Amino acid sequence: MGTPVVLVAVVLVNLMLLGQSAIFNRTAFSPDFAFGASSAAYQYEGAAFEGGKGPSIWDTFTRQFPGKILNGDNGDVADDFYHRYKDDVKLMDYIGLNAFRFSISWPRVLPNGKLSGGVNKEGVAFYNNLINELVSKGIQPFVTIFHWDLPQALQDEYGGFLHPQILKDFQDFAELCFKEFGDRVKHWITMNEPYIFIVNGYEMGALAPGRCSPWMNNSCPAGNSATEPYIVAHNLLLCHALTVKLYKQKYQASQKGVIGITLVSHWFVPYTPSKANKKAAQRALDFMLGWYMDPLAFGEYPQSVRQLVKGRLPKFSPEEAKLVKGSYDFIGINYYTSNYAADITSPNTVNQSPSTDGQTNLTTYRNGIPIGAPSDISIFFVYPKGLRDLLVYMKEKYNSPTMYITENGYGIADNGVVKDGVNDTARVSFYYRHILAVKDAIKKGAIVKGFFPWSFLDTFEWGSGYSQRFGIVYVDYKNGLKRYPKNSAMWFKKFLGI
Ligand SMILES: N=C(Cc1ccccc1)N[C@@H]1O[C@H](CO[C@@H]2OC[C@@H](O)[C@H](O)[C@H]2O)[C@@H](O)[C@H](O)[C@H]1O
Repeated sequence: MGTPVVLVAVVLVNLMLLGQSAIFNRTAFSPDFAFGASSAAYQYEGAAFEGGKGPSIWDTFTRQFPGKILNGDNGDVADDFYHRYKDDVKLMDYIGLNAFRFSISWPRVLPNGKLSGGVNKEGVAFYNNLINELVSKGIQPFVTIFHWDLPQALQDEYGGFLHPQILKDFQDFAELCFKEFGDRVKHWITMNEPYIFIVNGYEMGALAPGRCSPWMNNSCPAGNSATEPYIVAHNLLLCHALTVKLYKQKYQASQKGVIGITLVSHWFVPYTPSKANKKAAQRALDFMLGWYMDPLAFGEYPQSVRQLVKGRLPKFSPEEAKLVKGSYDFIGINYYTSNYAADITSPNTVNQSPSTDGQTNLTTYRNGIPIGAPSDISIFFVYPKGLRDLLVYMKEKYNSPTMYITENGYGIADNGVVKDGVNDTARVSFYYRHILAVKDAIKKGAIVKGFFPWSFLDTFEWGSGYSQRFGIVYVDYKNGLKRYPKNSAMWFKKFLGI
């Protein structure tokens, strides 16, 4: 009597998940493939008013609108990475990471936002010490220049990214980073997820700087959800492109690093295989990814965006188009989940904003069935195929850019019990399946050179405060911020161990 096939399959899957070092491990990727983890300054550092740091729009937003952050949480202390980074780097080394992505707090190095306001040497010293610690362990620093924490001084002086003055101040901040850290930092990311920063900060008003139209009914003191998202996106793209030009003209030859941008996108599956819904899925990609990737690759916004946004969409001058087109050595991709996309035939002419301009109805269920396993995060469903398909789409549509998966993660609702939080089997399965999806995409010709879980530590999760844990390392907020490697960290240690 042979062993039932299903039993063999279950055993094989468990072997793969628990001990698959013999089946699928880092040797499936090239030796120079970066296996890191990602973080961001405002979410990790704490020391929000220490070491000479000036206020960011997030320090202000969490105080001005505590109701917009669950439990009125903020990043005043966060994971106290500012004081604990040496032990955290030791933990990265123990797990076997060969890269770590972090961002520079703009107001920590330029408290008043501008060079003319003075450089905070304590802030520069913190990042030099962090970089030196990483490099001493053979961990490559991947540095995000802007991860949403704009100096409040620039928001106050001229409205931040709504004003063209930001172009010069962004470049000055970036150049300070190149000068101070560029001898050891060889991977620069100009900014993180302009899409999320804009949709939450200027359309919905849910996150800093909290601007939106009155009809959004989100208690925004000011804003215009129909026009400001497109103005800010245009200025962010110009900030990015000018910074890349600066790096390539003044620093790349001597420092020999590479520079890119991190974009987030869902994958979109037509709700039905109808022509209208297939076009809707493409429009959804155009409005989330193409809004930024098309200018970067082609020097122009997607045709669907231009057709549907019309006069509310800024135009690239010939000089701007030339500046933006091709302004990257690599593209960082952040992927969390996928949606179904269905066509909306009647255009929304009242209360317009990016989320309705695309005329798509995005859902996560079809005929009562979820697109993938639900998670504790209401908007995130587990759909690894979406990552593979997104990477292949990037290859085919945008002429095979070099890519890094700069964020991919699985959130679990916090129940405050350490042993429960550490036992994150669902996250192990998530990462196993998504790293396999990256391998599949590479087999299909996508050029992917790294994978960075979001996140190394449990951390401040913006509007969700500390209620959602994404780390592969548990942080006990009730007991001195003590760190505990989770099962997922130990899985990575086994996966990375050669
Ligand atoms: N794409 C995201 C996720 C997101 C979704 C809605 C609102 C904000 C952020 N951004 C990345 O996801 C990470 C996880 O984001 C969480 O996703 C679930 C939300 O409920 C939570 O508020 C957000 O922090 C962030 O911590 C990173 O800073 C960011 O680069």
